[in-house]
Amino acid sequence: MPRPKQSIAPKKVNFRESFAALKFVPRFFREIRKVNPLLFYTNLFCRILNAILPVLMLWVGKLLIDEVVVQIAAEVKFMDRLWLLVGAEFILAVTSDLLSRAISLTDGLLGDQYSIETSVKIIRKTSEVELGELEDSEFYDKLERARQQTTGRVGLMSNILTQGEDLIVIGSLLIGIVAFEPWLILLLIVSIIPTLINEIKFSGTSYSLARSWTQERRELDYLRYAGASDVTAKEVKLFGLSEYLANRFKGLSDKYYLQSKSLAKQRAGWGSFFNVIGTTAYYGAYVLIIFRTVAGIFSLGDLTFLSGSFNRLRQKLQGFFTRFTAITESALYLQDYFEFLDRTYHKTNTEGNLPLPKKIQTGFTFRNVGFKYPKSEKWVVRHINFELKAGEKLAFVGENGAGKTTLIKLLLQFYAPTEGEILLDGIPIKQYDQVAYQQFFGVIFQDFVKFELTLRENIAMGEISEISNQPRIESAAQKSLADQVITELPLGYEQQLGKRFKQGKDLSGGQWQKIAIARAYMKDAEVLILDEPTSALDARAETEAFDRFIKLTEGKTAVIISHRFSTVRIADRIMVLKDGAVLEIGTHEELMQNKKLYAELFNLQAAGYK
Ligand SMILES: Nc1ncnc2c1ncn2[C@@H]1O[C@H](COP(=O)(O)OP(=O)(O)OP(=O)(O)O)[C@@H](O)[C@H]1O
Repeated sequence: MPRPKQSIAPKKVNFRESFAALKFVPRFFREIRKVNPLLFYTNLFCRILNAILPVLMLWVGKLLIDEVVVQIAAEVKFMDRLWLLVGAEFILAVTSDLLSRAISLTDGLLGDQYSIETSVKIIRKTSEVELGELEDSEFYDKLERARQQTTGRVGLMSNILTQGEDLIVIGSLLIGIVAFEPWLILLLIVSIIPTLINEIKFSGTSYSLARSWTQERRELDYLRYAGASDVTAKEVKLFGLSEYLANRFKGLSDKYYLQSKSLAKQRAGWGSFFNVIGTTAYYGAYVLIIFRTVAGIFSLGDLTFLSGSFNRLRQKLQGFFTRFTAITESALYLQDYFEFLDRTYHKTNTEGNLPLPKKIQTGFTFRNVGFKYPKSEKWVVRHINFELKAGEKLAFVGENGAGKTTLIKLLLQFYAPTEGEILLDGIPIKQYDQVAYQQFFGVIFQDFVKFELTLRENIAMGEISEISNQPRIESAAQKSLADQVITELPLGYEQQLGKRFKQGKDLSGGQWQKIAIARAYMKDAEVLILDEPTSALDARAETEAFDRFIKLTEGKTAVIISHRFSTVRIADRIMVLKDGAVLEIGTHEELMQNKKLYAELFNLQAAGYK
């Protein structure tokens, strides 16, 4: 059953909140300027020039008409001034066109560069986030909103700059109007107030709707992916899931559509109503200007200048207020983005600054360790006591969900134990520098990543600074048996892997696994952890991989998680976990004599092979 939605009705963001978000705008511009100062200042310069053109064009237009009227009445015609004015208007028109193009070009280029910059920042920031937060859905919502900055902010930049440009246009047109007929300003205010009311009324509503739908949008993205991707295609076809997924997508999208439709309708309805009032005021002004012209107070040129200026001014003011709403809404997203960047993500370990020992002396000790995942009341593991001795190969076994991977996450300081502590050479691990501590480990997780990059990159990920060290990459590949995979690939180490890209070659599960294991060998780590690293290997490859692993990592400390007892038995000791507790620990022989779960499961598997 789909989970209940709490966030479908939009939470209203009020006008004050919208305004508060504007405080991020200066920082936003500082960042844009930093991205490319030359483009930024060119853009500003063009906009300032472009802003004074409208009033100049209207003024030249007025002079032109007055001159035409003079020349119509004159007996002897002097056309020089007329042609001069036509020429001036032509130059202004061409300049305006060129400036507009330069503005949109620099807008686009700056926007592209800024979105690259923000994407890079988000990727970097995400790496600072603790695993616990990454696994939390609220965090994902925040990340999703921050990610929207990368594409949506180009519009915000140009909107704000256009706003500044329009302010200059408005100022210059106002001066022109006031000089002729101050009364027109009153009518102008009347024509513009309706737009202002409309914008205040709807400010923040689209953002509120979008924000309250973050979770659902993530679900929609997921359903789109599940219904139309190469990864899911096999099962979707086989189980005939397409219709089900499409309907689920449609059901949820329709709800969103209905809400945005109702908002858009309200906005359009009120907008039209207020617009009629505004247009009426404009025609009032027009009538006033016509009366004055007929009475001989204004010339024909004045009439065109004033009516043109008034209309322009009204449009510019309307645009100014409408854009203001768009800006405040976008600024709210900006707030999400900067808050994401500024937040210092909760660290499991903040006090640690001890340097790591060069070589492990005694090993790791789990002392009465218990753990509950954040926001969960359930003890996943509890009262865990054991030692992982220096140089020892320790295997974890236990049924699904027994807590094996969780113990690894605790050992790696991805999470801090809820109770008890973990020690390295007698010192609590949280006292060590966390980054250096995590560098101590070479880990291949059960759900290791299949990077859709080249094979070289996939192996070098274990120690990315050594990506050009061919002998080291080859040696890692040889140790993990990945070299057999490479010989079959036409482009060898430069082969693009995966199906996503052109010339990409997909590998079998076992082949991917061999490459992932090569990553562990690539890193000359003190402690190696292999969490079911060979589950996709065939029996022969698995035995070979483990025999090699034991030989090649002699003297190194290692933890191996596996469900295959034939593999597990080569470890120095085996720890059996059941329901989050240590049931037994010892060598294969000791546990067989114990005749408890290990012996039972071992015999069960052995019987299966007979
Ligand atoms: N991020 C998480 N948040 C909440 N609970 C989790 C999380 N990860 C795992 N669990 C729960 O913790 C328990 C132990 O999971 P863990 O992955 O440690 O088991 P495991 O022994 O490695 O299992 P398997 O053999 O299936 O890999 C499970 O009940 C699981 O549902």
